Amino acid sequence: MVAISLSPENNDRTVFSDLPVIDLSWKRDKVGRLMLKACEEFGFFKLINHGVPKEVIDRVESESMEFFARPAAEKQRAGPPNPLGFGSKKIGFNGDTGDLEYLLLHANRPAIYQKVRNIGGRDPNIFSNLLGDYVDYTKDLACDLLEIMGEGLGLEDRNSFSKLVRDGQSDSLVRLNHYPKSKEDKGTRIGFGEHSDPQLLTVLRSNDVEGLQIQSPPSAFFVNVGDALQAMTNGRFVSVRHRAIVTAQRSRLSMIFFATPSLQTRISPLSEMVTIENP
Ligand SMILES: O=C(O)CCC(=O)C(=O)O
Ligand SMILES: [Fe+2]
Repeated sequence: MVAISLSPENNDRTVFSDLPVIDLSWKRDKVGRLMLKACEEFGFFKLINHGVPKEVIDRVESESMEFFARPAAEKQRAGPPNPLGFGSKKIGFNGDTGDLEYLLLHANRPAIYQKVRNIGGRDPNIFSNLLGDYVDYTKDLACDLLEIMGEGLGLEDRNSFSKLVRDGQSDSLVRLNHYPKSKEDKGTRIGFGEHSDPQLLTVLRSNDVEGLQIQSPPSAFFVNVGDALQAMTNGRFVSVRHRAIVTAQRSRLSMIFFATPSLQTRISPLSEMVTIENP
């Protein structure tokens, strides 16, 4: 693991050096081997040749920017974030704050439409359908990755993780984070404070403005292990703390799919992950 400290004094933009890159066009066994290693050693990797069409990503990005550019009163019609909806500054119930605004929605078309239709303005179907497409692609991608991981771990049912996400009751989420550009140079600010993600797997893509404290080409996705996957693999995969900072003179946008089991799922180590060496 090459993570460096996330203390507030440490404002380096790169928290990881040598973050593994996984190229989905490689042969499956190579992908599986290297992904497993990345999840065990880093809990994070960059994903290229992921198959999510560039047009889909670009269109969601531009519609999302258009959404965040609207007056606050319009955006608030998708909220309040209880916890789903439009929110600003307040990240969670425990008082965490950040220099961002966000839209957090259940990752399925009816739930997206239900919140987005209230915003008004241009045809809400456009934004809603685009977000729906993005969710379909990133959900499929997350499930493929979870299946490759299941295979790599030698699970009897390689779908042990992905079936929790494909379940109709899955609590998967889509989150758009918008970090507005600084009006003046206020130096580095915390956009999204240090945390680990509670879900199974996170698939994040951001525009070309740096901020997540890991560097990557803008066409790549960041994928990270969440707390639930750490628990189900009995600690073999690591869920790593991360944060986003705001330094740029341009707005930053990240678009995230959180692959999540249903709220009824009991999260505990898979029996195959409990061994004499790793009790
Ligand atoms: O917006 C980002 O780059 C990071 C946000 C994040 O870590 C999260 O929403 O869980
Ligand atoms: Fe996160």
